[in-house]
Amino acid sequence: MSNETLLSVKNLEVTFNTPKGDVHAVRGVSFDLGCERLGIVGESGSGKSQTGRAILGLTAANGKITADQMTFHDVDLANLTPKQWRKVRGARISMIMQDPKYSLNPVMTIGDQIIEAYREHHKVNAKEARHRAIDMLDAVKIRDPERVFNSYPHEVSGGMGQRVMIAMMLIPDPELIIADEPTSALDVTVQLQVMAILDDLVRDRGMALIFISHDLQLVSSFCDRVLVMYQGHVVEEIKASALHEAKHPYTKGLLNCLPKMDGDHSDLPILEREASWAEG
Ligand SMILES: Nc1ncnc2c1ncn2[C@@H]1O[C@H](COP(=O)(O)OP(=O)(O)OP(=O)(O)O)[C@@H](O)[C@H]1O
Repeated sequence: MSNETLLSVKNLEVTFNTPKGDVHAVRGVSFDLGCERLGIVGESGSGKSQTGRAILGLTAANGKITADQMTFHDVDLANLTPKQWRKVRGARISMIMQDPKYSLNPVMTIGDQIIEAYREHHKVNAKEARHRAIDMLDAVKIRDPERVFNSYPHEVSGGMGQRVMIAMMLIPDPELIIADEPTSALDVTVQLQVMAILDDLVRDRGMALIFISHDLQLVSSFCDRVLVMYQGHVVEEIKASALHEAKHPYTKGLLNCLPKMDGDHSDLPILEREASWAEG
């Protein structure tokens, strides 16, 4: 990990106003990120996605974000105009979402979508943009990049679609990628292939990664450090290599739920919960 801090988040809160009252989705989350891979793990509804979305100003209209600090280098993410956001979102920080089916435009070829993503942030002619797009499809290990370039999203598999999404998000050369459950719509073998591609690209290009997932095993094998979230709070921050030393009972409970390779076939444990866990 480099010592330079890229992203600094202090006391982030996200609250949604709903007809049934306020939903306090993120409660006082703080962390610093260098050029490293940070995993955010936790059960459904724990506030992982809303933490990632708040960083990019993608919180739904009924949500309110407050933070003592939310800076990317010297850019104050809490106070950007739409014009300033266009220089950050996609260009310096990109987000890879869960399912390419909902993120790719169904009536535009894959090539045109990648070119559009590139030309949004780089002034190049059509020929050069096409060249870059094909190279990028090649970089995400698509064997026949020309064919995929000319295909529509429905003509490629889920795993291929997610590689296309990675190509599209990485082509502007962002410094930080936020990947929100990027492989959870894929079957396990394809999931590992796609993660390996993302892992190589992040390393080769010297990018930072925030990897959001409910899968502790996947997160700990691809990240340097892990934030464990529970009911909107970060309840534990730990090096991935030291997960076995986790102190918080929720993290220990998650670890105990992982399947073991030692031939122990006992029932999976039931996670005991305490109200005090969420007190931060
Ligand atoms: N627009 C919204 N209005 C009201 N509540 C919302 C809204 N968006 C998210 N929430 C709530 O915020 C909480 C945190 O959601 P978030 O999506 O961050 O969870 P998560 O940990 O990413 O879970 P999952 O893995 O299921 O996506 C949840 O209770 C969710 O229902």
